[in-house]
Amino acid sequence: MPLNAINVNQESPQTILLVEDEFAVANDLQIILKKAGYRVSGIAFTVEKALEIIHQQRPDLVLLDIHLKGAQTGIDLAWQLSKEAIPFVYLSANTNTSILEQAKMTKPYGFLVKPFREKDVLVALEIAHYRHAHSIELQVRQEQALQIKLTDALSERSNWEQRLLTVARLFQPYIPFDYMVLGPEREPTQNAFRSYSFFRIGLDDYQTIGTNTFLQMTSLSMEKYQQILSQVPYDGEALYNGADFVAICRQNPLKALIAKTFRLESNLTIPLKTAQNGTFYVSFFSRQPDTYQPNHLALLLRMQPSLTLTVDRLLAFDKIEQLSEQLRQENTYLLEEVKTGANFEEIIGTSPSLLAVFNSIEQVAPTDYTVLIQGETGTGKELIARAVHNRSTRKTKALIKLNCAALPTNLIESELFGHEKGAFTGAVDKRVGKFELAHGGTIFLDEIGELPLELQPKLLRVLQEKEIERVGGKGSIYCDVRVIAATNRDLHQEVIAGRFRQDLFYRLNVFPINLPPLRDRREDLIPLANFFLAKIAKKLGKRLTGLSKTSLEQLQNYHWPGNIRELEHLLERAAIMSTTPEIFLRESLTTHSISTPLASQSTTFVKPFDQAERDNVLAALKQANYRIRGKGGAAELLNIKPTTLEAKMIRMDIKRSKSAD
Ligand SMILES: Nc1ncnc2c1ncn2[C@@H]1O[C@H](COP(=O)(O)OP(=O)(O)OP(=O)(O)O)[C@@H](O)[C@H]1O
Repeated sequence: MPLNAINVNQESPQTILLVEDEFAVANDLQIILKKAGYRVSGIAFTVEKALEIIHQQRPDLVLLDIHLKGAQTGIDLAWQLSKEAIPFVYLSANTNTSILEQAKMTKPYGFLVKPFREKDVLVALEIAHYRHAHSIELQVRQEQALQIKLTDALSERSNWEQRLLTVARLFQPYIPFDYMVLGPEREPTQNAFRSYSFFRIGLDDYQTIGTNTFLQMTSLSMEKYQQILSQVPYDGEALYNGADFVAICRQNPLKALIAKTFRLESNLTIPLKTAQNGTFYVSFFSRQPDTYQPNHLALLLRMQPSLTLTVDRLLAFDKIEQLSEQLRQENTYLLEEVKTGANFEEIIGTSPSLLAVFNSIEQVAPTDYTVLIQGETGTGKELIARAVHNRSTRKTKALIKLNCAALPTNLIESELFGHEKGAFTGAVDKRVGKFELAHGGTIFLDEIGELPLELQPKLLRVLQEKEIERVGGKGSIYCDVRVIAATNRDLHQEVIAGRFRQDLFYRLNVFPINLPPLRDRREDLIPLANFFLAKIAKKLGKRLTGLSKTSLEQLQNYHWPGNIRELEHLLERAAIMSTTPEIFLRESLTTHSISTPLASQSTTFVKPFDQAERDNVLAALKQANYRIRGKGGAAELLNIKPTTLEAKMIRMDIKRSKSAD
């Protein structure tokens, strides 16, 4: 019954139903009541008749005898009346203690013992009315308090899980539960929000059961769980006790699973239609088979509008948090990019071959042409890419970098194009790909030669159509991105070997820039060495005046397989070791390069390229005592980035037999 249908201020109940099978008594009562101004809605001799009258016209109060004609007693009817919140007063001659005990359990508003006086009846009715009105007033106040507290739960500066726990706690005094589920009907693919369950483990203690914990407790895989969720039928507002609960569990595999896992025997559920047209369930479970009564459901229905509002606002807060987290991530990424960004002036060198490269940069930068930078490892390809971006009209937008060699194949696609939430196992949140991040700016695809063949058509499509599709996404997203790619492989050779698509090669090779190796521009060596020494001196806080004459000669005579990166690392090592401002190279410039022994191998013994590369990686790992990073690590010996080496190791299925990093 809706609360506002009860007039709590009325002076006396207007209509009274008499349930009495002794006609004389019923008649006497009718006369007394009418004289006192009440209206008698009917006289029923049986429970069935009483229910019939109640359904036609709801009385304000029922006077009922315990012993009645028919199979059911007044106590049976009393249980029905309390479910429907109709107050009642017993009227009986029976003083048997067991019957009295049973009657007391139904919480009557009064008890009249036959024979009764007129005055007793009228006083009993007055008291019953007062108590009933008072209890309604109390209920109204309690519900108002609950609504206020639900609204307060919104302003909690806590996460989604904590807020839902607060909501669960608030309900416990009103609707007892051992397990409560709050969450969207489908998760995690179709809704951005996770559902949480709260398992009562103490008076006010709850264990939060998130999706992962639930999967662990039920030993289910995510796939199986998703499958179960897809079989869950729509559940309207309902209560299930005892046999009803057993029956609903047969239809609803999720309820059955929850019931089995937490030994639950009754359930009360209400769906809320959220503003985003989703369904959000509030579901209570109890270990008792008869916990939920119509008054609980009635309370929930009365609370439905404010609950829906609460959930809508919680969802909105969560969405805002997610969006700002995404922005934070993108911002951090961009800031890092900016911090590490170098400008044109930091490219050291005046050799004719490098000046030719500068010319190319000047020419191509203002256009939107795709640039392909080719050169050995460590020759400064990334620096050139930045210079092109910094001199283009896109310079105020981001330069986003992706190293195609540093990621396992299955992640590159989502790194490049992003993914929708739930697109694959582990895609817990939506992710914006690098192409989207680079919108309006430039994307730098380093080590493009390592891009797996199966992804090459997708990249080709972006270059041709300027559209990307997120993994698991439904539509295309327009991306205005300039592409700069770099490789230390001979891409043309890769095409011939069938490892790189010809059509993609032509798309990328619109404006090639070839960076000469350091050994072919020896005039840049000394300026580069001085530049690095100044940088290192600043970093180490040491005074360094330069390299000794013999050291300079050593540099000039070396063939620099690792190019400028190798030079930089060598000088860093020497500066750290040096005890004087003038630096003397102590290490032999052939020893730390593993290329030398390979180069000195018999030229008649030629290994396939892949095998040679694998052997080289293994040799470097061994020489570095299986250390990848840092000074003297395998990455440095190979003159490649540690992340690149790690990706190569995964691809070649090389495991580190010792962990020294
Ligand atoms: N001309 C240059 N002037 C100053 N520093 C340079 C120059 N060329 C390269 N460097 C420095 O040498 C290091 C290696 O350069 P970079 O990472 O650009 O090489 P890369 O060709 O992209 O290497 P990889 O093929 O391994 O990706 C960087 O620290 C870079 O700043």
